[in-house]
Amino acid sequence: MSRPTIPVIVVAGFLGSGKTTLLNHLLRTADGTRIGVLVNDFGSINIDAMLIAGQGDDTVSLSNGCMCCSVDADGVESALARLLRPKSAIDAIVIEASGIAEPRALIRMITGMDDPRMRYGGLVYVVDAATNTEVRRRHPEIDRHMEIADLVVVNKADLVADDELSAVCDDVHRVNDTAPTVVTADGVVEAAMLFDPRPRTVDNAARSRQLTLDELLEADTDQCVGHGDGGHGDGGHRYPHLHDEFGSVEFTSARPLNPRRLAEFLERPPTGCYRIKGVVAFDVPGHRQKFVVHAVGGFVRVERRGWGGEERSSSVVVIGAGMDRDDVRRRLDAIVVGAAPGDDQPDEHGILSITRHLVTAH
Ligand SMILES: Nc1nc2c(ncn2[C@@H]2O[C@H](COP(=O)(O)OP(=O)(O)OP(=O)(O)O)[C@@H](O)[C@H]2O)c(=O)[nH]1
Repeated sequence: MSRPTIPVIVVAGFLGSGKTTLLNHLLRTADGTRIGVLVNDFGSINIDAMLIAGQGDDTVSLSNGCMCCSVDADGVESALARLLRPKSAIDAIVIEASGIAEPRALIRMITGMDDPRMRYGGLVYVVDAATNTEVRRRHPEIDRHMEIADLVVVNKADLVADDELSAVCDDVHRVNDTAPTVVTADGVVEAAMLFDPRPRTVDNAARSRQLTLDELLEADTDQCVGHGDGGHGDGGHRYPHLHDEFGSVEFTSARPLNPRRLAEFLERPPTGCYRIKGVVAFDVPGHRQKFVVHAVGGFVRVERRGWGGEERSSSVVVIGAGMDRDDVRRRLDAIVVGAAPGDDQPDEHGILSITRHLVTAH
């Protein structure tokens, strides 16, 4: 008997909604299913891939048999082809779209590949329950992403009260009344929900505003899969793109960072900044591990991990709209130990301003 076709699932959602967290949960609980992951991140420093696989680029085999590669828009097709090779023995492929990608373009590319070994397995849309109302107000165009989802994951339920959570779910249903909605914290979604998505039928497409695949393929002229500044295709957009207004500032340092100044940066991010993520190193006795830092709309979260064989260095990506990039860069440069006169000594108390945001790593 021939091998079953491999579902290719797209995980999308606004910046910081919890896509990587959900993917990590899937990989941790894969339980014999071999999952291939493509991370289509924003910007050239691929923090998401670093967080998933522990290193920066190319394909990485994980110990549980899963594979992870980081790709830009142009690399998706060849990376998919690589994962589809029989020797990869992959059961399912999940593509994490960058937080500002147009999932339609990605879906169109997948369905356009016309490879008998794979099939489009649906769009999982991750919503940040704590920021959804504000994000939709500021970026109404994201409803167009949510409306074509096959499954909506309302994540970060732990951050909101019950009535707020119901209001978010109601909003989701108004935008997409056919996709099942799963309410979660920390992206805890059953793998079975992703690998066996509800089939699209003429019936359920007709019942709602959810588009059929044919409509998707024909009706849309968008060309781009967001990656980096101005990474557009040949234009012709009929809708505003999230990444038309978003930009990122990337920063790396071989020298350790000052924890107190980093905490100030995370807690009081530059104007226009929406999302900060990074892997950072401090030169503070007892705290020389790898620190993974996140800030999303004012929430700071820090995890501590081992470096493994990696070189100790810091990479930070700051994403936002209308940011003064030079100012952001100046502020980032000022975080490096030695940037200010007299601060070459490790700041042992300053580390508390970082560790107070620590969450237990899974
Ligand atoms: N409190 C809380 N925090 C969460 C939850 N899920 C994710 N986070 C945190 O939210 C931050 C962003 O999560 P990610 O999984 O990196 O989000 P993402 O969608 O991959 O982010 P981008 O790739 O930047 O778009 C991290 O600090 C996560 O630890 C949740 O359910 N509750």
